[in-house]
Amino acid sequence: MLSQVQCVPSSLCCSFLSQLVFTRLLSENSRPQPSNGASRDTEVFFHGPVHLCTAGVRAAFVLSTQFSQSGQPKDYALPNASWSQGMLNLYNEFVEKSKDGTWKRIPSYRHSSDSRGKESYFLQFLEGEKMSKDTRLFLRSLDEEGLGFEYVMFLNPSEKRMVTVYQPGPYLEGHPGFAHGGSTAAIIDSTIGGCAIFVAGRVMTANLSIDFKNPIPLGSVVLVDGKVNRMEGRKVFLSCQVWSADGQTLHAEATALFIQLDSLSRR
Ligand SMILES: CCCCCCCCCC(=O)SCCNC(=O)CCNC(=O)[C@H](O)C(C)(C)COP(=O)(O)OP(=O)(O)OC[C@H]1O[C@@H](n2cnc3c(N)ncnc32)[C@H](O)[C@@H]1OP(=O)(O)O
Repeated sequence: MLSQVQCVPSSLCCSFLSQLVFTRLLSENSRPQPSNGASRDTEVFFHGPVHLCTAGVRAAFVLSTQFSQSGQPKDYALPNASWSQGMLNLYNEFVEKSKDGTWKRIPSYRHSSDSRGKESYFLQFLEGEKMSKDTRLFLRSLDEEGLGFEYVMFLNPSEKRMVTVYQPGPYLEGHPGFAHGGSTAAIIDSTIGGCAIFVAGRVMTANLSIDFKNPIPLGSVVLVDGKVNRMEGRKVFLSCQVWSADGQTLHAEATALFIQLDSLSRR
């Protein structure tokens, strides 16, 4: 938070701070709440005093949240003000588990090209590809924290398993107060996709089959737990379960087939 403030020109600081206040207000309201809570969040965002902020302030805010103080692309798989206590608890649990190397936190950027030149499991996927600076990764496409996909992935290489700690925000609404099934499919696809990339390099989803068991409340925290079950030639078979943070509710179960590619350039 401090580094964000320091990146903003001082003349914009007052308005920027008010933006921060309301972003924080929004995120406070995004904490786990009754099923109709999400529409209240949306209303606060659109009709509250944030509306008064100028485009310049918004641009400064956006810039300040996309780059770290060093000018390097921002790693979004780190705590921000929108993360609920439940999200922080699970994040800290996996950070603790990562200390002996069993698990590894996967950095996450807004653009594919941001991963270049960094330690990344996905460099092998990116190597040699032409990438545009104009694109944005789907799950990192919103500017404000907490509105869409808030998540951090942890890889367990020996188990060929990826776990995503995930908090869906109010812009992912399907039925009132609950995450849209397509957003759940996206986080599942990305979780097992990351796992498949780690095991098999360049892959694409050929098939994804999901049983939606219980709706996911917006602002709640879930664990997306995926793993590679087996490989047959170019075919990578995976499964995934989405659990509530307390492990009491199974939200979704999925199986998937990813196909190993020789090259993406032929597409
Ligand atoms: C940390 C963040 C990580 C981010 C990860 C992001 C993950 C995002 C992943 C995606 O969302 S990818 C986007 C969605 N997927 C696509 O757009 C893929 C579109 N489909 C294709 O491009 C091609 O169909 C595909 C690459 C999947 C396969 O084409 P190929 O020509 O390479 O394979 P081919 O058709 O020869 O099939 C190879 C084998 O797979 C089998 N196969 C292919 N598609 C299948 C299918 N749908 N169901 C069952 N089997 C299938 C096929 O029968 C065959 O089996 P055998 O080897 O036993 O003969």
